[in-house]
Amino acid sequence: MESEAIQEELQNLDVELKDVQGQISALIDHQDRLYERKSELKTLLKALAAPESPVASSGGSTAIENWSEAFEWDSRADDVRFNIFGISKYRANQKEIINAIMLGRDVLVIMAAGGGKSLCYQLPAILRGGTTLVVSPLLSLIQDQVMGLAALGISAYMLTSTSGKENEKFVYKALEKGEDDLKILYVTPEKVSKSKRFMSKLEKCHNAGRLSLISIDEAHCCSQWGHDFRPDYKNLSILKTQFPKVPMVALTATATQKIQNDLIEMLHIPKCVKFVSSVNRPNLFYSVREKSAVGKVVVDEIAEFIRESYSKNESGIVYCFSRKECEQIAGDLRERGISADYYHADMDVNMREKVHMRWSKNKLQVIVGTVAFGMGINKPDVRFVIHHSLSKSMETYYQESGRAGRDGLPSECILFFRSADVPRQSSMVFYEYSGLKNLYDIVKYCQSKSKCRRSAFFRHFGEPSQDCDGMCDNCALSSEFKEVDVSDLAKLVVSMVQETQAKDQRVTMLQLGDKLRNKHKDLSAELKRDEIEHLVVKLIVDSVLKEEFQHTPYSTNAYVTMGPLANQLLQGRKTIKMETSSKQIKKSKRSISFSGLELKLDELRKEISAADGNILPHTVLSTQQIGSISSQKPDSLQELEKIIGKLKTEKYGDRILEEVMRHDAVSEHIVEDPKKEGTCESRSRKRAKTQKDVVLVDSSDEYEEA
Ligand SMILES: Nc1ncnc2c1ncn2[C@@H]1O[C@H](COP(=O)(O)OP(=O)(O)OP(=O)(O)O)[C@@H](O)[C@H]1O
Ligand SMILES: [Mg+2]
Repeated sequence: MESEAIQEELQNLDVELKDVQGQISALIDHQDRLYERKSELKTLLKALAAPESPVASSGGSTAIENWSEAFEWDSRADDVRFNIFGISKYRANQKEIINAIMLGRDVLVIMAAGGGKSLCYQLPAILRGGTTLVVSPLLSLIQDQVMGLAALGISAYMLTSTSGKENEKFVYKALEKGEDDLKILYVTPEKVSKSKRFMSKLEKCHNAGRLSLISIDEAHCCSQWGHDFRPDYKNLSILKTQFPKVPMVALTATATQKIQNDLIEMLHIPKCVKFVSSVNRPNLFYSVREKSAVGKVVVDEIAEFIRESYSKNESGIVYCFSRKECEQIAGDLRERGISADYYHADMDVNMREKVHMRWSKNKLQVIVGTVAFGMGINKPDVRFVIHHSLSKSMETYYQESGRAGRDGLPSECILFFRSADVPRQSSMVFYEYSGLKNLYDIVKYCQSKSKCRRSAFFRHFGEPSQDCDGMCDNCALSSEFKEVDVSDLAKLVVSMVQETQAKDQRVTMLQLGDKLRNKHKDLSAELKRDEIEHLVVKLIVDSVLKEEFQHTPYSTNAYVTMGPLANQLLQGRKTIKMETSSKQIKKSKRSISFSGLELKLDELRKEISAADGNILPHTVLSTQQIGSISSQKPDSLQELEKIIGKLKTEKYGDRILEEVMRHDAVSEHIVEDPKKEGTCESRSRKRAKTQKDVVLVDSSDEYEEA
């Protein structure tokens, strides 16, 4: 054998071996996913087989405990809930979780964003006496919570890197001596893992029998499989080791089974009672819109949507892919008359905080952010979350879009999708564990024109499906799509990739589209570039093609190569079908709007917040409370107290009643217009009955033929 031939064969073998290695990695990934799914399905089966206790399960014991029965603290709990927190009734699982904590059990709470996890540990903190320690990952979250609790007259403090000496002295003394009132203490995980001084004071507090509860908020930060992994969270196991008898509650909105198991292990709470609430957010309307290749058109569409649907300064978020894009889009929106500013990790911390604060106080309508604008968002009345670019997974999309409507009122989540955004994301995530698989899952979500958007979340989190009730674009337009067999065109695409590879060349998605249109001129008249890219992406997520990546000094390029199922397609053993939709939602109807009195009360809460400086408007009155006051129009402090509880009535009752009376006096002079919109609450009640009202469309002229 000639040495040249040997060299060549060696080279070929190297390529083949690399390919086999790639396939092995893909198979291992696949095996991992199957194991994970298997475990999710087993849990699902268990949950279905035990309908009498579908929400709570005990990690250790099998005894069925009834967390809803009557307990001696019930009336005290009701009093604190209503008269201090101003909350008229518990939401799903809250009462049971509180009871389990009160009984001294360790508890794991999985509850969707905005489900009301804070109340689950804040209320027992007040009832149990002593001090509750809360570990929370972000300064801004801690500040929000402490500010909110202080406004309710609850003695809450924090120990963070920014705490002043005086504050620190007070807290340490309170922990050690127990003379001063310290109900709830917030710390960052670093305090627990790095400050020996803090841990020794905490120990003294514990030894004196005053450490009553430990709460780990955003507990998914413990897990490497979670999206916000924080190394210091891993060291929190020390808390259970040091204080085994103090009940621990871990709370998160992230639901996968793998993460749940991880948390239980890392926090050392094997016998915890687990409360898993549904991931469903029935008040959120999900939709995907085709994103134009022309940037200006996309911003025009976003600005038009905000102007038409949220003209009264209702809060929103626009998520972008890059820092540069954030700044650009925020500027573009401002040019179009929208009050918007940007937020990303490259900004100075003070600047970032300033933007966040202006937005929290409703002085800024829209934050245009990267994913850096994330976990610290505590604002309950975010009415819309728009994704200008694709998220990197279903899980991150669920988290990001879930920042809308935390107050339970109707809100909208719109994702602008364009196939050309896929390689941008894939070249960022391909090195992450299951990064590409996760990305392709959300791409499938975007490409589907028939499947319920909500059901994609249920599938992802291993939960039985629930009725969407027309609360996503696909359910609202279910009859408007068809499936087209595009196997022949797909074969042309794959052959082209094959030819390129045979010549030892690489091709990007963009180049592939151009090449195809150049070679098959007959096609280019019919097929737009977007459509070819759409097909290429579909072939990638279906494993007919695959993406490969190459680093350059400045970027990572994504190339399209033959995938595991390419030959099946070329040999006619696989067909490719694309979904097309003949109609598109053109514009949306705003889902809630404030009536006259609601607007006045909204102004009042902003005024009180501005005068105080330390209270956010939604802490003064929530949007729901504004709705209730407007529909019930209380005419005395006693009546008002029945709606918002004692504390808020004492603090703001006179001013609220003044607004109600003034509004009543004015409206007596106005002849009622029967077409005038009802109050926010009456409208949301109506929506609750016929959820389809919120569906962005109520007459066919709001659709446009594609
Ligand atoms: N039972 C209830 N009735 C009405 N509003 C409630 C109730 N419980 C909590 N809320 C309100 O819901 C909003 C969200 O609550 P909270 O901040 O506790 O959510 P969360 O579950 O911690 O969400 P996240 O995962 O985003 O942190 C808050 O404004 C809170 O006051
Ligand atoms: Mg929370």
